[in-house]
Amino acid sequence: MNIDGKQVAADLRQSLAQEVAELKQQTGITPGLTVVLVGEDPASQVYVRNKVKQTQEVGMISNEFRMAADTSEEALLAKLDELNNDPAVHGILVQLPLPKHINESRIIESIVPEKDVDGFHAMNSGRLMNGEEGALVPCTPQGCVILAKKHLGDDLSGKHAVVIGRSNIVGKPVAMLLLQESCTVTIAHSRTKDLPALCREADILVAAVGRPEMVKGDWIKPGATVIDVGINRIATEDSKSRLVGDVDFAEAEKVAAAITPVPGGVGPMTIACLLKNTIEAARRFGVRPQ
Ligand SMILES: NC(=O)C1=CN([C@@H]2O[C@H](COP(=O)(O)OP(=O)(O)OC[C@H]3O[C@@H](n4cnc5c(N)ncnc54)[C@H](OP(=O)(O)O)[C@@H]3O)[C@@H](O)[C@H]2O)C=CC1
Ligand SMILES: Nc1nc(=O)c2c([nH]1)NC[C@@H]1CN(c3ccc(C(=O)N[C@@H](CCC(=O)O)C(=O)O)cc3)C=[N+]21
Repeated sequence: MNIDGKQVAADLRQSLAQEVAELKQQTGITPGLTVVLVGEDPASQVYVRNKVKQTQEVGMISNEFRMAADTSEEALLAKLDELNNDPAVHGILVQLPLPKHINESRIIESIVPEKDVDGFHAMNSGRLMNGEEGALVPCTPQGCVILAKKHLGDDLSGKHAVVIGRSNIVGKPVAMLLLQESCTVTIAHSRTKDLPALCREADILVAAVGRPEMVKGDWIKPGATVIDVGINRIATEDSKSRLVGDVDFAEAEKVAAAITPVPGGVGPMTIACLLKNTIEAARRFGVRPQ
């Protein structure tokens, strides 16, 4: 069975539009999201365009700042300082990866945690890790758990979840969320021994690797739930390109009970959860307009 992330995301956005309307009516606050894009990476530009469009569709304010690829770290920090202090901005997202000469963690830590709608700031990841309330939770991991629950229901307790990938953006936070759901969690990475055998133990398999179609059908336990986070653009014979995940979909769908497609799986959920976090930030920390 396919888990239709595009549809789940559309449903979520519809309820978010309702929340935005209510927040506006009750407080006069319109949630505002600002995306900062440094450089000209074409893939990043597509995401940014989608984000802007969907932000506006749910009735939120969307702003976008493009800065040249050779922008200095100081200039970016100055921009972020301005956004940190702008009461109309409730969420700030700096598109990653950043150019090599910019220290990514310095940039992430310079965003005030209250506006860190990516959930990447140490304050938010620390709160997530400690199980404290009030964390802004990373968007892609939230999307993964929502989609897993769509198939398995709300109770994931006792399931063995195997997460391939240990990045701060996806692997580690999705493992933390699944742990919070009382899954038994194994985190695999490039040094893991006999990855196929480990994956075959998984009731829930999350692939966040960045290697096109690496996970094969015979790595999957029959009846498992597969969440494919990978977004890989590969060349096709007609010299065009198409998107594939980290899982060999054609093989995997024959073995898994449920699987998220690429495109149309986790990707659209990431953006919907970003809007959700921004509304949350506006509700908690938004200042009434004078
Ligand atoms: N759908 C969405 O919304 C999003 C999708 N993505 C996509 O998800 C994928 C992962 O992204 P991200 O976490 O940022 O990527 P990173 O490159 O930061 O991390 C990749 C992880 O995969 C591990 N890995 C690499 N090769 C292997 C291998 N052969 N076997 C086992 N593990 C391996 C690495 O291990 P090690 O640590 O040992 O190097 C690393 O932990 C990408 O395709 C990205 O485009 C990302 C963000 C959002
Ligand atoms: N600070 C930061 N936060 C991020 O959340 C972040 C980031 N940087 N850098 C890049 C990655 C990647 N990412 C995606 C979001 C949506 C889709 C998405 O909507 N994908 C569509 C297809 C889009 C297409 O056709 O290209 C889909 O899967 O159906 C994909 C990838 C967010 N990321």
